[in-house]
This record gives sequence, structure tokens and C-alpha cells, in this order.
Amino acid sequence: MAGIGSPEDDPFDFLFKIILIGDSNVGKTCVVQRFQSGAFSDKHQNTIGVDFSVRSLNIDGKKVKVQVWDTAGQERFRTITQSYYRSAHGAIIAYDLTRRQTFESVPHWIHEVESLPFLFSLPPVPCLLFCNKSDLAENRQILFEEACTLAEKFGLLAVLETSAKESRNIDEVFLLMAKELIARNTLHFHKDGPRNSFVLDSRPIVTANEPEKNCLCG
Ligand SMILES: Nc1nc2c(ncn2[C@@H]2O[C@H](COP(=O)(O)OP(=O)(O)OP(=O)(O)O)[C@@H](O)[C@H]2O)c(=O)[nH]1
Ligand SMILES: [Mg+2]
Repeated sequence: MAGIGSPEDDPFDFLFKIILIGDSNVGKTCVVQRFQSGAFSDKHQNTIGVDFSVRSLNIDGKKVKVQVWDTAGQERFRTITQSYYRSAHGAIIAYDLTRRQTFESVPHWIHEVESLPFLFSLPPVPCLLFCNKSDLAENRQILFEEACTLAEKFGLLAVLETSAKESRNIDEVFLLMAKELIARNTLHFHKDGPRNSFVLDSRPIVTANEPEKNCLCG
């Protein structure tokens, strides 16, 4: 599997493709922008289709490229966004803790992930939940404990409260997912690939152990 651009110019140890889903206006794009560039803008523009971004992380001395596909939450883009699911390694689902409706949509998003074919993961597809806008806690409509219960019920990896505005828990979301993907995937050495690199094989991968299901409560 090829990396982005020239592997010689930009070698990496791992490459993970992560799909970001959830209702419109929960702050998916703001979270990705904060993760990628450290910036936050109040200027709002709904995503049209899918936006793509990439950031390299250093995890335990390894260079990990995280490609994030930030999807539009609006219903009218659903056909386009679903076409990106199958080449993702993991899914991150977002809701807005000030709007209960966005939390009630989470089972629907989980169902979408479970019902669509993923090329690079066998079920259960690693799925992580975050509740955004924790800076607006005074308008909270969903207790964190409710989110933990839901995460446990559906076997999600973790649930985190984030704020793109105040830069809370943003890197942690992607780090948790990347670490989980490193832990659960069998890696194959590609002789012709980037120097000193292991990249994910494009076959579905069987894991020996069930991933630990965490709810980061408290
Ligand atoms: N207070 C607060 N506002 C936020 C936060 N994150 C995003 N917003 C605001 O929420 C609105 C929606 O943000 P987006 O990132 O565009 O939402 P989205 O989920 O990408 O929406 P779609 O692209 O339509 O799916 C914008 O007005 C943001 O400024 C946050 O952490 N705190
Ligand atoms: Mg968006």
C-alpha cells in the first residue's frame, strides 16, 4: 500500500485512514482543524461531501501518518460519504453535548459503520466516540455517564469529551485510535516500501485477542 506522495521524501512507519462521522454542526471540521493546524475559527461552513487532511504523529518512536476523512453530517451527502467508509481502518463518531438529538443519532452512526463493508478491518471495526463543545458545559444536555453507558453497550473503544474551541482532548482522540490500530493490526514488512517501514497490509486482518473496551469515565 503506498503512502502519500513520495515515500522517500516522507517515510512513515504506519499509515491509518480514519473516517470522522456524526450529525451536522457537532464540530467535526473544527476538531480536525484543531488537530491538524492547532487553529480554531468561529466562521462556520458546513462540509460538502468529504474533506481530507493528514498529520504525522510520533508514537513510541514510530512515525504514524493519520489521514482523516472529515465527512459532511448533512443527510443529502450521505451517499458520497458512505463511499469512503470501506477504505478506512477505523471510525470516529462525534456528537454535540449541548444537543441531545446529536447524541440520539449515535446508534444510527454506529449502525452505518457496522453495516457497510470495510476493506481494511474485520468487524468489529474500531470505533471511538467523542462529545464535542465541552466548553459549553452549562448547556449540557447529556451526562458523560450516559455516553459511557452507550459506549459500553455498543463496544466502542472509548469516549472522550472534547472542545475544539478550547483545545481540550483533541490530540487524545486521534492518539487513542492510532494506538488501538497499531495494537490490533498485523503488520507486514514491504521490501519495496519506504525504508525501515511497516505498513498495513490491504487484506482484512484477524486479531488474536478482542480489543479491550474502555470507557474513559471520570
Ligand atoms: N463552543 C464551541 N463551538 C464549537 C466547537 N466546535 C465547533 N464549534 C462550532 O460549531 C459549529 C459547527 O462546527 P463544524 O466543525 O463546522 O461542524 P461539522 O460537524 O463539521 O458540520 P458538518 O460539516 O455540516 O457535518 C461552528 O459554528 C463552530 O464554530 C467547540 O468545541 N465549542
Ligand atoms: Mg464539517
